[in-house]
Amino acid sequence: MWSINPKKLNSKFIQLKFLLLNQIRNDKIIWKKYLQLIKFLNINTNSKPVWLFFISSLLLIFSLSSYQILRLFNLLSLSPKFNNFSIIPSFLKRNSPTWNFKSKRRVLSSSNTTPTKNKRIIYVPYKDRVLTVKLNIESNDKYERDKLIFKKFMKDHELNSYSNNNNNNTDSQYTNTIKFQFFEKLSIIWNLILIPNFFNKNTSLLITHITLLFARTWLTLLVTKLDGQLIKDLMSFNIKYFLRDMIYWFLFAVPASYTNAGIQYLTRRISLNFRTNLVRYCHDLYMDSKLVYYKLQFNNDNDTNNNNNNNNTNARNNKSLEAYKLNHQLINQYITEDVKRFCESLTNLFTNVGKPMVDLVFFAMYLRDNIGNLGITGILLNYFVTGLILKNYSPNFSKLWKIRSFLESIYYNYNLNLINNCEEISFYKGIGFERLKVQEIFNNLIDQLHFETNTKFIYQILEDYILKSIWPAFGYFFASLPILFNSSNNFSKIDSTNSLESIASSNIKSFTVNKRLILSMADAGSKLMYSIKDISRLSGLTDRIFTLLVNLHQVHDSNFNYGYIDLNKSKLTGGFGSTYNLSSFASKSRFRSFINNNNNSKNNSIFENGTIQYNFPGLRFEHINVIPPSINGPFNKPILKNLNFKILQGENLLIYGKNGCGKTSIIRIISELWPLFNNGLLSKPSNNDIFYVSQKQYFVSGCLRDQIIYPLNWKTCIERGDDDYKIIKVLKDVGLDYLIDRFGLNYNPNGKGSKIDEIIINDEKIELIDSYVPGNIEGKTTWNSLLSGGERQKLIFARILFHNKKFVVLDEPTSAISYDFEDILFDLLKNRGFTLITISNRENLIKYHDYILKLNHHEESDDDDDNNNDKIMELSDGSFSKVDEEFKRKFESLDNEIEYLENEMEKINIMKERKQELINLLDGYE
Ligand SMILES: Nc1ncnc2c1ncn2[C@@H]1O[C@H](COP(=O)(O)OP(=O)(O)OP(=O)(O)O)[C@@H](O)[C@H]1O
Repeated sequence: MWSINPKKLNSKFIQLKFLLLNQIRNDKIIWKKYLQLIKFLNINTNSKPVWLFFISSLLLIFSLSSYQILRLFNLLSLSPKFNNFSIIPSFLKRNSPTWNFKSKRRVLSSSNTTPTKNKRIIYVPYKDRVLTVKLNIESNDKYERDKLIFKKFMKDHELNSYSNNNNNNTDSQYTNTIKFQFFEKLSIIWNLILIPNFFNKNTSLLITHITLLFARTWLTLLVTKLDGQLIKDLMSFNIKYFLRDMIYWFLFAVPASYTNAGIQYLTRRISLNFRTNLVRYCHDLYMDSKLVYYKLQFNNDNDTNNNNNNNNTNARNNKSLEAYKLNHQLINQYITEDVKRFCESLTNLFTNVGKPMVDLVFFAMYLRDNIGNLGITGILLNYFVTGLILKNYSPNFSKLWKIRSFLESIYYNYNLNLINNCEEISFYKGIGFERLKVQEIFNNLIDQLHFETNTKFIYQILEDYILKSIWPAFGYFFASLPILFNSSNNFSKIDSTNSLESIASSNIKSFTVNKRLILSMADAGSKLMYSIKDISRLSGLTDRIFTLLVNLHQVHDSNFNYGYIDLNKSKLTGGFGSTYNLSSFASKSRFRSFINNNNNSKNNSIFENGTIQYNFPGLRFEHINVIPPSINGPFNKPILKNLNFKILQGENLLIYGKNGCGKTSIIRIISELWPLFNNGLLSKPSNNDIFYVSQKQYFVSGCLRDQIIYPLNWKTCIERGDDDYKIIKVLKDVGLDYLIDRFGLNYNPNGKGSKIDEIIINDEKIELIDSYVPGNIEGKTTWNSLLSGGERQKLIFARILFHNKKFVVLDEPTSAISYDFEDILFDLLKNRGFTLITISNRENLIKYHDYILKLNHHEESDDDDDNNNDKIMELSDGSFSKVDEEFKRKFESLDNEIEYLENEMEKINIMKERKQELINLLDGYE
């Protein structure tokens, strides 16, 4: 039994009491010594600097501890056990949408991920375990809400440009509108993407950043005072005070260094967080199931026909819309470089503008006490007037920057094109041409850079003269005012208590402090002036990012019209009941239809009227016109008219026709890349049951196995029961098993044999194999150059066999494969029970198909009027028929095929003879 001995307990108490008393005595001794030191150094505990020092130290301790608390929360939220812990604010949790992962390993997220329960799970390697991290996925509602905000902005902007146009306003007024839009655009991006709600991680970082900015100014003020004090100590030969102030100096250096480093750290951190938010937002819009990345090409403004009659007023009207034009070929530049620069530029602005502003206010307030109201007013007036002069002569940095970045992106893309097509260019010996072309592009860029440098040089002279000469000169003048005006008083003060030396040293102290403050103020003012350039640059970048977002929202819109411009509708919705020149609306009505379209209904009766029926056990086209999307929308000339055919599962179809007759366009309709403009009906199987193979083979960065399983990831494959034996088998089936001996299944040409270590596709768990090798997922895919043309096509057949879908749509799948192997491959597909929809201009493929859709090359005639819709419905550009068994037999054996070809050759020879006869006859007439 456990018992307490009272004697023992008593002795413990006495021991404890003794220890406590001893401690108090020791503390008293330390405290006494401390007070003696303070007395020796003559530290006045009531003095302002001392208090300021204590407060700034407290501030430092607070920021450090808050950072530690934040770290603790982050560590807690890392663990799944604590992630649901209610004490942790939601914005601090790891599954916050704004969370920035500091994983050393690279995580790829799939573009076509279909999120489950609005969560995306990723597995982050952390030390020697893998952490499960849930990411909130923004619901589609958010993007629909945001779209309305962009639409509203565009609508307001449209009215602005209209009133500018109507009032014949000048270009400067137009520029003012654009400048005003800068803040509006920035605030939209800020509120929707960068800091979507107050309880966001970025808010706390920003608040800390601002606190540190204030702290730094405060510390500068203290150090300035201390500087003056040190000089005064030296002048009066007061070694004791000098030592005391030196200790202050070293002590201040601690929070000062922390503050400086903290500001830089937070600037980078906020910039990274902003970039994460913005990139995720763009990816959500750009890489989703609505195929924005594909359809963006149709949003290009190519309405040149409509702009022919433009007069100057219309030109200005269109100019306001130029800002929203986006060249889809340069979108990579927008999403990668521009987003990065925008975030950096924005966060740098906090430091470049925020710090000088705080400095100016603090120093001005402090100086007012020293040099009086007149002095400070003089200084500020000088800043204001010279600032105005500078602003007046400043070139349009925003415009300069925008042009430069556009030209740089063209130059970059041209070089990329050269790398991607190096073999083709080498075969053509086209390097001379390429060199001339790239030289021309580079010259344009250099011309712009020269122009920019010259423009900046003139401005730089003025800027340097004002900021580096005039402002400090004014500073000296105003700093000396109190000394000059008080000189008579100073002399009268000389008596027994105030010697000439003490007055001189105190004057020198006040002059040093004032001079330093004024110079710091001039420095802050000049930084503000220099930041005009930063603001201009940010304005240009904001324009580009806003343009990107407007275009992404426009294409993401469920009523996206593939670049169609309905001039009649534009006229009707023009507003103010005025009559407009139609041409002026051509370029703007694309935005107009974005603005006016109602999300809930398809309000355009002539646009996309076709019906798509899913889960049909085959493929059916009823009265379908194949119309390429363009500015003319449904009124564009059809490539194929009134297509009618039907096949059921198990019935193979060959789409046959000459080059350019529209075979691939039919696939574009089936895969819904192109819209159904007319009243046709498309019945198709479920999208999960079709596998499309495009004419151009596509390979991903990754190993040989990855090429076969694309677009799945290996983890998913393993989970559904696939293994490497299946891969080896399909490679054997298509006669490519020798590639395994040559490369191995894990061979990755981009990663020097290593593999991508993590992949997330379809929300599935990541795959961790080798350690991450920088560069193994970047750069050019070399599988294209590693395999021959025939091997590439065979590898695609291996892909078809692996995925084993019911329906396979093949576009010229064997154009580079020998005839004998073509037979093997098609036999294989038929025996495996695939339903084939093959596009080819090889007649011998007929034997593998049950139906043939022969397409006639549509000759354009005068009767082919755009508005002649009745006629379109009557015409048919394809003949659909069951393949004649007799005809099929011709291709069943090599002998039959030779016989058939010999007959065909005979026919050709007869036709040649007739042609020659005709030529001879005509010669005779002449
Ligand atoms: N976006 C587009 N806008 C306008 N015309 C287009 C567009 N895309 C394709 N075309 C035109 O449509 C026609 C048919 O193109 P498609 O790619 O369907 O030909 P194809 O029959 O598959 O030819 P090939 O056998 O050479 O592959 C071509 O004349 C092409 O120029």
